[in-house]
Amino acid sequence: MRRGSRVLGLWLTTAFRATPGLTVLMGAAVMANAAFGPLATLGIKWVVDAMTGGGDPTAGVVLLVASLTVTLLARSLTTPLGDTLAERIFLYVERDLLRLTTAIPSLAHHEDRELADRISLLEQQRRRLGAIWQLLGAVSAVTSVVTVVVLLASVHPLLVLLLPLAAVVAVVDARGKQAQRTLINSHEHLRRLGTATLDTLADPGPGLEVRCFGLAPTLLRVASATMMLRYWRYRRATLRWAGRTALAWLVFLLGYAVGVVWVVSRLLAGTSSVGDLVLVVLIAPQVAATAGLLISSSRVIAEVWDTFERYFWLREYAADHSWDESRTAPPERLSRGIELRGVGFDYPSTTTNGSAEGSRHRALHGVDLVLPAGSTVALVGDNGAGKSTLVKLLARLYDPTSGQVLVDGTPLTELDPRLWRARTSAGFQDFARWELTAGHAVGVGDLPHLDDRSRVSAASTAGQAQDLITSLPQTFDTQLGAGYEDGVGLSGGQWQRLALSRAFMRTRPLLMLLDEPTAALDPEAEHAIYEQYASAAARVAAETGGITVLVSHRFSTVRLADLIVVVGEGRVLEQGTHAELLAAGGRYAELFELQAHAYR
Ligand SMILES: Nc1ncnc2c1ncn2[C@@H]1O[C@H](COP(=O)(O)OP(=O)(O)OP(=O)(O)O)[C@@H](O)[C@H]1O
Repeated sequence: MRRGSRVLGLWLTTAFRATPGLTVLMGAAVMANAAFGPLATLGIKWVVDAMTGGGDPTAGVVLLVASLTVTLLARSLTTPLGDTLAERIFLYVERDLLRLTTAIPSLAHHEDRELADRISLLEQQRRRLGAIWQLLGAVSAVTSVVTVVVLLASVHPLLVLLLPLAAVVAVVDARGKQAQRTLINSHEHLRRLGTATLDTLADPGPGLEVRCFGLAPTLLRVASATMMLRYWRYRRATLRWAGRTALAWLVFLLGYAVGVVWVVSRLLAGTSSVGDLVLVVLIAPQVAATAGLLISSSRVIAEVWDTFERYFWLREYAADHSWDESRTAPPERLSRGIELRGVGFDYPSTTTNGSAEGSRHRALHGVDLVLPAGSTVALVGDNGAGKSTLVKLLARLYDPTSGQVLVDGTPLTELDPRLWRARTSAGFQDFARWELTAGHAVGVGDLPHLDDRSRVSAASTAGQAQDLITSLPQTFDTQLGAGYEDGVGLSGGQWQRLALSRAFMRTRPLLMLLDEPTAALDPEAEHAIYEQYASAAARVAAETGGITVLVSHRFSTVRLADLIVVVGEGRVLEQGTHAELLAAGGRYAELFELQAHAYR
């Protein structure tokens, strides 16, 4: 109940926050239309009664003209006002949704299936959030109901029974729609799967593999089977809904016919006037219209309510997951380093058997590890060992499920995530391809210095992108991306050089994370990059006690690290320097020997 009133409050205040003046004007127009519409029928009754009874028709004429004037004016306003209002609210909400999702510092909401479904539904239905006038429509339906009840009761109270019949139609209709909505919501994962499969076909990225492996017909079959499964269930629910509503309408029309026949018999018996009969006959479309209004507004309201509930949920989720309680600023420089103490982690979406009931899959188990200040630490291990997961926990893209990460003794969960990330530099294997100017594609690595040309140039040199940028037609000012008129398309390795340069934009990081950032580079470029890393790491270590964490499968690079950590199945298997680990003859020695053998 309390939640319901808060959702309603959000609905009302959203329109007011977006555009108060328009909202009030729209409310007045809708209400005037609802109240004055049925009064015109009363005016006609008064005129007919005056004419047949020899009275003065002036009052009836005045009521009729006044009602028609107000309703026509109000009606001519509601559509343009409603459209403008909806557009304004939509723009407001669109910005708010992006603000909310981008303000959540963790990645969990993208990866937990239930959360991702909710957000995806909200994004699809966000236009509904502009439908304030549907709420006003409901208020106006109630106003119409009151007016129609008063008019019918003025002829005979029994005639008011026509309205409950109309209400039955509304209820049957709303329940049918509710069943359809529940079905849509519970099948969102099928829609997402189908759309993602189709997107894969349309996307030029995977296009190469799709063609080489002849995957298109199979992917199309999978996508359409997924979509069709959802469609058949949707169709069955819709047909059932339509059939039940038609039946309810038949019952209403039967009741209405009985009512009219009854008033005719009262007229013949002299207990009702001709005006009464005219009123009952004319009010029929209004009872039907009121019922229709009730139906459509209850239906739309239920839909909009659903969407507002999701909007409300997202606002609460964003507020609960904003990590606002983490307010401590990171230290200016690291003196001890970063310690992982009993760190365990489960990804939000994963279960061992793929079902919601299955136990969660552990990516890390009780990791104890010290990354000394000023050191370069290499993480090695098999695919899926947990290296990238460790890197993500260090960047605080997630919080550990158990244990904690300590930065110079302070839990990372207490550090302000924005300030911590501002002191973190990162280069990832899955880098972004920013289709900006070349200078900005590097500069976004440190937004406050986006246009600092000397900083951007130095970062480009360190990231081995300087030659690439000078070869571009307008060097740093060249638009990237073949889709633009003067845009330049780049190769995978060239994009990666820009991504690497971004990692060098921040000059005083406490933590530099390099998660296989050179996979697309030729060996010469990779060698040069690691020399740059080594000198950047040495400078950072001297200036801030910063730590460089490097994930790599190439032992020629790994062996240079101060500390090598071998990760396997989510645990630290062994750690030490290259020489120590070789002497120990464990997993590292085995992997090193394998790679050295392959190169011999
Ligand atoms: N986003 C995710 N959602 C669910 N599970 C994930 C996700 N990312 C990784 N995992 C799982 O967590 C485990 C550790 O993965 P991680 O990416 O840390 O391995 P890695 O050592 O970096 O592997 P690689 O060398 O292949 O990059 C794997 O079993 C993987 O399936």
